[in-house]
Amino acid sequence: MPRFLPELPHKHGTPATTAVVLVNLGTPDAPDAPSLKRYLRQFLSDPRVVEIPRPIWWLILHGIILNIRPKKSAAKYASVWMPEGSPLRVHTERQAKLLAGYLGEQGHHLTVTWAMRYGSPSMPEVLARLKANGATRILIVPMYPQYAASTTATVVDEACRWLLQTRNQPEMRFIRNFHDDPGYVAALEKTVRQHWQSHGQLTANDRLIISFHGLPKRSLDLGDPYFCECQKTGRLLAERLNLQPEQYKICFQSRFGKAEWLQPYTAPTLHALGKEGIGRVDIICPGFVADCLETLEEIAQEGRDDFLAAGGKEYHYIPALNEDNRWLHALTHIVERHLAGWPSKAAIDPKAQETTAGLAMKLGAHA
Ligand SMILES: C=CC1=C(C)c2cc3[nH]c(cc4nc(cc5[nH]c(cc1n2)c(C)c5CCC(=O)O)C(CCC(=O)O)=C4C)c(C)c3C=C
Ligand SMILES: [Fe+2]
Ligand SMILES: [Fe+2]
Repeated sequence: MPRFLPELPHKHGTPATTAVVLVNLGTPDAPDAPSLKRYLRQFLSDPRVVEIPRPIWWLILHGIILNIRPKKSAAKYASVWMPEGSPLRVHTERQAKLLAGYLGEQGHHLTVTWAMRYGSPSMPEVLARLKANGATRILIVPMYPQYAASTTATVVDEACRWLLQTRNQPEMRFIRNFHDDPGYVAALEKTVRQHWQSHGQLTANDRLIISFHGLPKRSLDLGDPYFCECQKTGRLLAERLNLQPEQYKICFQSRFGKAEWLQPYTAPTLHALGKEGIGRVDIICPGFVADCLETLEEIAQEGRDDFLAAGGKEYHYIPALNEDNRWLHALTHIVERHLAGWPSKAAIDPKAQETTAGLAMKLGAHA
């Protein structure tokens, strides 16, 4: 097998161009068991996601999980599937289109596209297409506000694996996090305030739950900053909303397996609040910038059932930022900061290109 991916011969005078790629986790192609099996196999085989010794994990994954979970998860996906496809995919695609528009309005000449870390369109596929179309500078935007090795770092890993196979590498940058970006937190604040305008303010007997995807607790002990970044996002949001410490709670959802994960867990917290006589819960998931299975099914549906079954009266899931214009403005500014120094605003001067190519010819280089 050749060591490097095939390339077109190098040509002088090819204009340098910039691309931005939004990358989210990935999602199955369809809400059925075979698609779920393919997706979960790829996702859960990543050693960044599950840090159990490989032979033991291989047996658990192939012997148990991939035989049981696909069918169960497919039914859950079916309950949130949109006419255009998986919510995560639909929102990510729309976000890329809107971001392209906002960056264009700011005078940038660049390509904005999207990829998925697991499933399709894959990162190698998208990066190869951008390169074939002439991209020489690529900014990768992992769509995770809070850095985690199991999400952000796997995006960087995948891009680096592609670079390792690439002869003529584009220049590449990565956004690490934006958990405390004022624009992002202001967009979250706006969605909560708008929700309160429609559904009424919280009373002393109501709570705002700020729920993030969980991680094994061990990741915190091993140096992953995710927990602290979630706490900071939650605190900044609560401060902007003028909430007192007893009016809100930061929790962690989506626990997987038997090990201890970051606490407090969302589902038992909802149950306990219902039992304690808390009347209403509003719940927001700031770590998900696009609605997906984990928000629409686990939080909006299962969470409601948990809280109401325990005695709660009113439960509201506040949707993810999705295509919110304040959020897309914030994302535009985050991206612009990371484009600094790349001449994406400079008009490409065809004369200058010609001159460079002509000069190269005169000097005897190949065209
Ligand atoms: C097995 C361990 C898992 C870790 C660690 C993990 C971290 C993690 N995940 C997200 C964001 C998302 N996860 C989603 C789905 C999902 N997550 C896991 C497991 C781990 N996640 C599984 C098995 C699944 C699949 C669904 C299921 O079968 O239950 C999604 C939704 C994808 C979709 O298609 O809608 C997102 C988004 C973060 C941010 C994170 C660590 C911080
Ligand atoms: Fe997950
Ligand atoms: Fe901390």
